[in-house]
Amino acid sequence: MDEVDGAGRPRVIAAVLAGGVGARMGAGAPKQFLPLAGRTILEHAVSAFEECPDVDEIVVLVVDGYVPRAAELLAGAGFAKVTRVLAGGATRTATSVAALAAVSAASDDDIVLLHDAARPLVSPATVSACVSALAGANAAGVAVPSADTVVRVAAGPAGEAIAEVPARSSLRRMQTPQGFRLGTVRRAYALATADPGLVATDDCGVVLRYLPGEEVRIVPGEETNIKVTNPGDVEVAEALLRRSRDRAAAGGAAL
Ligand SMILES: Nc1ccn([C@@H]2O[C@H](COP(=O)(O)OP(=O)(O)OP(=O)(O)O)[C@@H](O)[C@H]2O)c(=O)n1
Ligand SMILES: C[C@](O)(CO)[C@H](O)COP(=O)(O)O
Repeated sequence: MDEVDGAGRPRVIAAVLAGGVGARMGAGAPKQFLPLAGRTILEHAVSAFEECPDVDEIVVLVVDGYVPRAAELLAGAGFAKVTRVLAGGATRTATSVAALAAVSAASDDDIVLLHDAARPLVSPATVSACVSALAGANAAGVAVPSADTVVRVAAGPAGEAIAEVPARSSLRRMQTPQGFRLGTVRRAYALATADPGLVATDDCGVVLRYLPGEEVRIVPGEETNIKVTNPGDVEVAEALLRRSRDRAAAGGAAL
């Protein structure tokens, strides 16, 4: 196993995926640059990894054309662990591939944590839990149970109809970070990118599909780790942050 500073642990690199244009948000600029309680969404997402003692380095992948703006923003915020700000790809999957290319010098035993910049409320504790899960597995993703019944739909004679109601107790909603031993996620993406039928909405799914023998662990997450996606989500995130700060001020748990 690769060692860092003689500490006997693999190097942990966080890749913050900020390559999306925010079409659903419709803000006129990528949503990761929107303000949220005094700093940008991107800064909030990066700060959880900056504050987590398990993380050694952070790389940030942003929309092509926004690299200088993001680099200036993150430098100004004083994030000491951010080593590179690079262009992402045209899809989230392409940005994950770009993130893996950015960490090509790291060893197969090292760890990469892929995180949505659009999840600004992730906590350092959740990041730590994801890293800890990788002590016993090569892949792990943060997830929460579903409070709603989730159904599979199919085209019916008069529109969409329910085709299946999977047991809710077996369902989880995937969040990020999703963490991997680099050797594992590299192998999975080598197979995935060679597949013309590749369709992926997250990175754990890519590992599960292309390396079916690999155990992908679930790391219990927090409901508050929302993905800022649609108009209105920024206000929800603001309210959650305010509650967290009020609780912290009162000496309670953060989120
Ligand atoms: N080409 C892309 C697309 C998405 N993402 C990132 O993946 C995360 C989840 O994506 P999503 O919420 O869909 O963000 P957008 O793609 O920006 O949103 P939309 O689909 O509404 O355009 C975000 O942090 C987003 O920046 C990325 O790095 N590269
Ligand atoms: C990775 C993810 O956040 C897990 O829930 C989600 O699938 C990203 O989806 P998006 O459409 O790229 O926002």
